[in-house]
Amino acid sequence: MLATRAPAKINLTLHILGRRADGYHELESLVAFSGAGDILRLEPGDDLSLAVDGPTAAAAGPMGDNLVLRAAQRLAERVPGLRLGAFHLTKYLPVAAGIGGGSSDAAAALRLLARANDLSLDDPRLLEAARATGSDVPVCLSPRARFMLGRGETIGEPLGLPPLPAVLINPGAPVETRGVFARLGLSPGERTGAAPHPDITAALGAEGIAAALRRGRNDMEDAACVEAPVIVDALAVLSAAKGCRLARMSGSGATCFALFSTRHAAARAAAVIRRQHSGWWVKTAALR
Ligand SMILES: C[C@](O)(CO)[C@H](O)COP(=O)(O)OP(=O)(O)OC[C@H]1O[C@@H](n2ccc(N)nc2=O)[C@H](O)[C@@H]1O
Ligand SMILES: Nc1ncnc2c1ncn2[C@@H]1O[C@H](COP(=O)(O)OP(=O)(O)OP(=O)(O)O)[C@@H](O)[C@H]1O
Repeated sequence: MLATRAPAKINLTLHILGRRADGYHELESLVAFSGAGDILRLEPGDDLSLAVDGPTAAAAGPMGDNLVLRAAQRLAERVPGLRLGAFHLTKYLPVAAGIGGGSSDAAAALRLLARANDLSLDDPRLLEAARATGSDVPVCLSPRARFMLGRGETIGEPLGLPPLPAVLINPGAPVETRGVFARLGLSPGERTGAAPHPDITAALGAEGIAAALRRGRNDMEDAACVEAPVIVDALAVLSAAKGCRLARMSGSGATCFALFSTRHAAARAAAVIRRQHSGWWVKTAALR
């Protein structure tokens, strides 16, 4: 039995540069990952199957539409004789939450299939299968902080950032990615003229990175707040937390994150928020 984690993807920044002729939006996004997330296991074999359990399994939708199966099929189309097998997904991450749970599960499936078939993680067919599965899947293939460009198909080198102490909160409203993009109101071919992305390097250190990130944005935040007004509350709660260095939404929402100087400050803030909002999903993380 092979196993891997599928961590949450956090868009530390999400700049929308425009809308391409093919309808997809062109992004510049610095992405980082939590430690914890879903767990995916694979018993290698001839036939492809999937079982899903865990606290958020029901929300993940019909099994046949699961991105784990889609990713496996996209790789099988590209690798003749690919050995498949029985996947078992234990789902912990909130669904339709802006943290790429399904995309991270799909990327995890590709990593496990690579191991089962002695394929290198650098095999270009893995990246092609990831691109064909969804926009967020390529960046999740090797989950380390890096830039994501284009519609998500172009991935930068890992930045080797120091772990960033954070709190993630999801206020419980599922948000459909497509609807938030549509609400931006960009026409195919239109550019936004967005301000350039701040330089981010490991040499800045955790405090310097938080300061530089404050000069960046999530360009989907306003549109997502119209779709799910509770995001405004989530951002206010994080901004008011003692020691918060930056509070921002991830992806198309509704999950928001805050950065802190220390793990201790993050843990303290998470405990306070949990007490005040018992229905919210609240996690500490060291984003990297
Ligand atoms: C918002 C982000 O989470 C930021 O990381 C991603 O761009 C979304 O990635 P994703 O959920 O994997 O997106 P996909 O499943 O490929 O696409 C869902 C829908 O979002 C829109 N979409 C997605 C990505 C992108 N760069 N431009 C878009 O306009 C398209 O309408 C598409 O039909
Ligand atoms: N393994 C999976 N886990 C969660 N959702 C899945 C999975 N496979 C397919 N889906 C479908 O994908 C949709 C989006 O779920 P997901 O949790 O990946 O969204 P998200 O966090 O907003 O993603 P992103 O940040 O990439 O836009 C769900 O509504 C669900 O029907």
